[in-house]
Amino acid sequence: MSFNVSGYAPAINAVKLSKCYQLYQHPKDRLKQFLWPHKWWGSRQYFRELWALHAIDLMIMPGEVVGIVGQNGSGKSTLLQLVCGTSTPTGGEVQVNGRIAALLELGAGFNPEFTGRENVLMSAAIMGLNQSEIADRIEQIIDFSGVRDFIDQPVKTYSSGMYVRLAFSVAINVDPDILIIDEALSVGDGAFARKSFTRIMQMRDAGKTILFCSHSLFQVESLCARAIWLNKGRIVLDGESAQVVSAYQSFLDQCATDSATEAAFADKNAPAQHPRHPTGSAHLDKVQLIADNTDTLQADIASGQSSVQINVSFVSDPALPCPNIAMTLHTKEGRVITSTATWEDQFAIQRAPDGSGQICLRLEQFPLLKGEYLVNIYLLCERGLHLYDSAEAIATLQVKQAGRLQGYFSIPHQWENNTIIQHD
Ligand SMILES: Nc1ncnc2c1ncn2[C@@H]1O[C@H](COP(=O)(O)OP(=O)(O)OP(=O)(O)O)[C@@H](O)[C@H]1O
Repeated sequence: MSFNVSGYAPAINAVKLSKCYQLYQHPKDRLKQFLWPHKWWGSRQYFRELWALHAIDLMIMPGEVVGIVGQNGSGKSTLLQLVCGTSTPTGGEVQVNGRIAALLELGAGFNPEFTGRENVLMSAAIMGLNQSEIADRIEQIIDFSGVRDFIDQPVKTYSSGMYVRLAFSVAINVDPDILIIDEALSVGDGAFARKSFTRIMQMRDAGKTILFCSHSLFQVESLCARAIWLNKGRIVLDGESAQVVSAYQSFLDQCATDSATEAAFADKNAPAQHPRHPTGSAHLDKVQLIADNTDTLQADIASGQSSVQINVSFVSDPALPCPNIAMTLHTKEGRVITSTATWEDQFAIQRAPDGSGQICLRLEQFPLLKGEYLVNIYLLCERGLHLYDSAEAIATLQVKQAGRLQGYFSIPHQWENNTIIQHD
């Protein structure tokens, strides 16, 4: 086991970690490769090589919360699978120090023929719990999952939601030292998603090591102090999450401008593809836009003059803390121009005893320059981390301007004359 200069053993230490997948065009090519594995005279290689990871060096210390970002196919899941030991490296090695629990493809480790209870026992044992630890925790795992009534049925009879709940419940109730999360935070339905998210936050606060892979840059930046940007199986940047997310965002903007891959757009929650995602125990009820006293979701705006008012109504479980609201303005290509959020402004939303609330966001002398902008509204938890609901591209602002200024917005400014004029 290696130690870094601080004297602590790393929680995860990958050295020159590589993974190559062999891609076969036809199933029979796999058999041919098996029968004639070596390049005999006249024989050939029946597969194509795909290097998903190229010699990655990565050291993660205990207690670090690290986000992994990158486009589809950049190697994120492959890296997580190698760390978890569900896949073997083609080159290099990875050492893991501590009990690991993984939320990879949820429920992927379950045997469909086994009952929920049998799968829990098996998964907990695989995650390293001994028999008495499993006996101590099984009730807690079943309770947390909320599928007690079906726990003795084979999981092949479960709905996908029930499957996910049970898998999630095992992973976050086995008291791991290292938690690996692959794009799983929005999983499950309302109350369960929130409960899971809260548990993950508790683990973070308790100093567990977390490796978190997500396309939600907002969540990566909110949860993780450090982030790693992977591209084509290589680490492009490893550092403070705000800095990494910002560099990756610029890269995605460039991809969008170059009308590059759909993947880039998926990363940026392109409005047309992502209408509404009610995922929590609170949801948006209504979004209304009033521009210069006209109630419209397709507004004509005069740059620097119009006043825009966005009214948002929501409904929430009154037993939960009051949610937060955020708004982003972005271009059709997905470039976020600006955003605002109640928690950033320390604005305390007031809601009725039944959990419903209405707030109004006012934008006076609308500062954006000419162009078409889309409005996204988000409803998030009290910490501004867990997303309950979103209304994406809910309104369009067509901004016109009088002069010829270029760019996205008018920066607050003043001109001054500093020439000293000598009067004879
Ligand atoms: N089991 C596999 N067999 C063959 N190729 C694979 C396999 N798993 C992944 N790949 C390929 O390896 C590359 C990296 O995939 P990986 O799933 O690690 O990327 P990712 O960054 O997690 O993508 P996403 O964001 O879409 O989940 C991709 O080109 C993918 O097609």
